[in-house]
Formats: sequence, structure tokens, C-alpha cells
Amino acid sequence: MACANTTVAFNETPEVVECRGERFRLFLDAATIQKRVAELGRQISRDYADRQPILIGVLNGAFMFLADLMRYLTIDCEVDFLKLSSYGAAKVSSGQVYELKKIDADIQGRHVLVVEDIVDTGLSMQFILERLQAYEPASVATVTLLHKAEATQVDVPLDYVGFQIPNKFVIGYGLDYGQLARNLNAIYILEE
Ligand SMILES: O=P(O)(O)OC[C@H]1O[C@H](OP(=O)(O)OP(=O)(O)O)[C@H](O)[C@@H]1O
Ligand SMILES: Nc1nc2[nH]cnc2c(=O)[nH]1
Ligand SMILES: [Mg+2]
Repeated sequence: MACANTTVAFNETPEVVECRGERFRLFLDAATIQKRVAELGRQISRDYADRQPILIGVLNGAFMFLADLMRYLTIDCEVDFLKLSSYGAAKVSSGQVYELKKIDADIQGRHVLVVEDIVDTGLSMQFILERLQAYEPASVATVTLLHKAEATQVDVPLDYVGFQIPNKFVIGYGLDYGQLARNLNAIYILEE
């Protein structure tokens, strides 16, 4: 099944998808993802029981994970977004992080949860954490659905991690390949 020019309905999870001429194999199915996101939601709700955090989603990749995670939070919370770009259309990080949109919310004195789809080299998360400190939040914690520990080059604190994954390129559930494949309901890994 191709994701470049074929519609994959939200309830379909093929074993293999083709995107921009590359084959990807099913790695984390929708049920597995939802179960883990629910666990993270429960854990964050417990940890923030006496606080009202603001979730900062990192566009574009984190939009789907953030939307699901918020629905598993049983505490009052707010949301805002910033937008970065580092991967471009490639399968490896450019090593350069660009800020494409700043946050709008005033986070001074607030409890911030940075929500990422993936921490790979760690350069995006490092850039975000440095930027956010300037706004003097009361606390900052990080949430990432995926972590490629083998690829992480910098020391960034990760407070909530959904899945540790191998150092391979993945797509789906918000993660793109040249802007495509974000709409897949599961996560697929590059076949080499
Ligand atoms: O740890 P790193 O090596 O910095 O990589 C992680 C970042 O790369 C991807 O975003 P990207 O910049 O490709 O933009 P996108 O979110 O719009 O897909 C991903 O969504 C993370 O934000
Ligand atoms: N789609 C995608 N984006 C990334 N950004 C950093 N790592 C990855 C990855 O493995 N897949
Ligand atoms: Mg991103």
C-alpha cells in the first residue's frame, strides 16, 4: 500500500507501506500506541495532580500524539504550540534547528510540559529547552513518544518516554517522510 498517492483510512493498518519509493514495515500498531499514551496520560495526571500544566506541542510532528495524550489527562491543562524544523525532506537530521513559530502563551511562572513525537539527535529538544528558559517558567518537563537513544548526541532530560526505538527512520502517527505519511494511524520503520 502506498501512502504517497493512496488513501489509508484511519482504521486501516497495513503491514507494509510504501512512501516516496521506500518500503516501511509496521513497527508499533495503533492499539499499542494508544495503550502506552493512556499510561503516560495517567502518569502525568498523577504527577501534576496539584498543578495546571501548559502543554507545548512541537509542530508539526507532535500534533497527533499531543491530541491523543491530552484526552488521557484527567487534570486541568492548557495547550499551545511552537514550530521547529530540522529534518527537512531527508531521513537524517540536518543538524540545524530553525524556529518557524514561537509560542503565543505567557508561560512565566507556569508548569510547562514540552511534547515531542520523537527525540533523535536531541538537538530540537535542546534548542526548545534553551529557548523556554528565557520565559522563566516555574518548571519544565519533557514528554516524547519515541526516543532513539543510540542517536542522541546531547544530554537532554526526558521525563516521560513512550517507547525506546532503534536508530532507524520511522514514519506515521504524525511523523513524516517529506511531509507525507503523518496520517498513518501506526508507526512504521524503514526496511533496509
Ligand atoms: O532530535 P532531533 O534530531 O532534533 O529530531 C527530532 C525532531 O525532528 C522532527 O521534526 P522536524 O524538524 O523534522 O519537523 P516536523 O516536526 O515538522 O516533522 C521531530 O518531529 C522532532 O521535532
Ligand atoms: N519522520 C521522522 N522524523 C524524524 N525526526 C527525527 N527522527 C525522525 C525519524 O526517525 N522519522
Ligand atoms: Mg518535529
